[in-house]
Amino acid sequence: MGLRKAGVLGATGSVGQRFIQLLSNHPQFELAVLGASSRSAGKKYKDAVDWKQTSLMPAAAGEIVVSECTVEAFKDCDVVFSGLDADYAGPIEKAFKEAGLAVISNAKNYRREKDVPLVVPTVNSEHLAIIEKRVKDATAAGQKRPGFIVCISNCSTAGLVAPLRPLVDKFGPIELLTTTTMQAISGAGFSPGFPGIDILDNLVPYISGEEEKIEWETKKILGEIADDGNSVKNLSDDEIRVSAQCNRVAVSDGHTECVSIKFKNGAPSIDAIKQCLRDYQCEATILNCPSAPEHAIHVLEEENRPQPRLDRDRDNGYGVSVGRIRKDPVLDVKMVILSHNTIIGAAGSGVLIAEILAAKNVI
Ligand SMILES: NC(=O)C1=CN([C@@H]2O[C@H](COP(=O)(O)OP(=O)(O)OC[C@H]3O[C@@H](n4cnc5c(N)ncnc54)[C@H](OP(=O)(O)O)[C@@H]3O)[C@@H](O)[C@H]2O)C=CC1
Ligand SMILES: N[C@@H](CC(=O)OP(=O)(O)O)C(=O)O
Repeated sequence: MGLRKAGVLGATGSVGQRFIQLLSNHPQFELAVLGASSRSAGKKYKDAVDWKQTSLMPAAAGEIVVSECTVEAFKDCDVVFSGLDADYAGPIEKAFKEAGLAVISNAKNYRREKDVPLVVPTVNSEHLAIIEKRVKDATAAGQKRPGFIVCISNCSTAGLVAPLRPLVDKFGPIELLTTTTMQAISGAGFSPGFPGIDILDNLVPYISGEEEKIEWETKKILGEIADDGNSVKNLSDDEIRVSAQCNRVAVSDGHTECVSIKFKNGAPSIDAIKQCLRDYQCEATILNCPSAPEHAIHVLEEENRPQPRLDRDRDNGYGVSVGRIRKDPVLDVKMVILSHNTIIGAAGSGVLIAEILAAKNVI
C-alpha cells in the first residue's frame, strides 16, 4: 500500500505541532489536510501557526492551506489525528466518525465511552481489537469500513501506566498507588499558553480535572476487553486504588511523577521489579512499527535521574524513563517516572496507534 493520507485537527496547537513534526517524512503517512479554528482557516500553515518546537517547521507542511474542521475538507483522509481543544472536539470528532472516518484523538471527550478504546500504544494496544473486530465484522457483511474513534489517554496517565502494565502482568494486582506529578507547561496548550509570569520562579499545585483523569483512566487502561469483544471492563476500586496530586512546573516538555505502590500479593524484590521493567517489550516493537521504541521502558540507575531535559527524548520521546526504584517504608516500592507529554503522552501515541492499526490492515 502507498502512503496513507493523514489529516490533523487542531494542527496549530501544542499537540498539533507535534503531529506535524512526527508525520512529516513518515514512511506510511502523508500530511494531506490540516485543520484548526476559523481564525487560522484559509491561511498557509506557516502564517497561521506560532511554531514553538525546537526543530524547524517542516517546509512542505508550512505551505498547506489550513482548512475548517469539516467532514468535507477531510473526507479523503485514511486517518485523522485530533489535537483539538476539548471545548470543540466533541461534535467535530463525532461528525467525522459518523461520516466513516478513522479518528485518533487526544481530546478527553470520548475517553469514558465503553466502546471507545483508551490506548497508550506501548501499554494496552490489545484494546484496539475492539476496532479491529468492528471493521472485520463490517467487511464480512459486505459493508464499507465504519468510522471510529480511538482515544489517547491523558498525558500524565500515559507515563504512569507504562511501568504498571508489566508489573501487574508479572506480580499481580496493585492494591494502592499514589502519584505526585510535576507537569510541563506545554501540557497546558498554546492557546493562550501558560502565562510565564505565573510559572517563573514558581510552581502551581493545581491542574483542573487532572487528578480525576489519572485516577479514572488508569483503571480503564489496565482493564480488559469484555467478553462481548466490543467494550472495555475497567478495573474496580477493589482491584486498584489510585490517588493523584498534580503540579505545574517550569519545564518546557516532559512530565515527572513520584509514584508509590503497594502490591496485593506482597512486595517483589527491587531487583525483580527492575528486571521485569527491563524485559518488557510492547506489541508495537514486536510488530516493527516505524516509530516503536526499542525499549518502551528505560530503567535508570543514576541516583539523580530521570530529569526532563536529559531523559525526555529517550527512544525519540516514545520511551518512558523509570528511576530511583527503591523500597517504600509505607507502601512497597517507590520510583520516579518521566514521560514526554506531547510524544508518548499525546501526538506520538497517536502516530504509534495508527502504525499498529496499519499493521493490522484496519486503516
Ligand atoms: N499538550 C499536551 O501535552 C496534551 C494535550 N492533550 C489534549 O489535546 C488537545 C489539544 O491540546 P493542546 O495542543 O495542548 O491545545 P492548544 O490550545 O495548544 O491547541 C488547540 C487547537 O485547537 C484549535 N481550535 C481551538 N478552537 C477551535 C475551534 N472552535 N474549531 C476548531 N479548532 C479549534 C486551535 O486552533 P487555532 O490555533 O486556530 O486557535 C489549536 O489548533 C486537548 O484536548 C488537550 O486536552 C492531551 C494530551 C497531552
Ligand atoms: N492536562 C494535561 C494535558 C492533557 O493531557 O490534558 P487532557 O487529559 O485533558 O487531554 C496537562 O496539563 O499537562
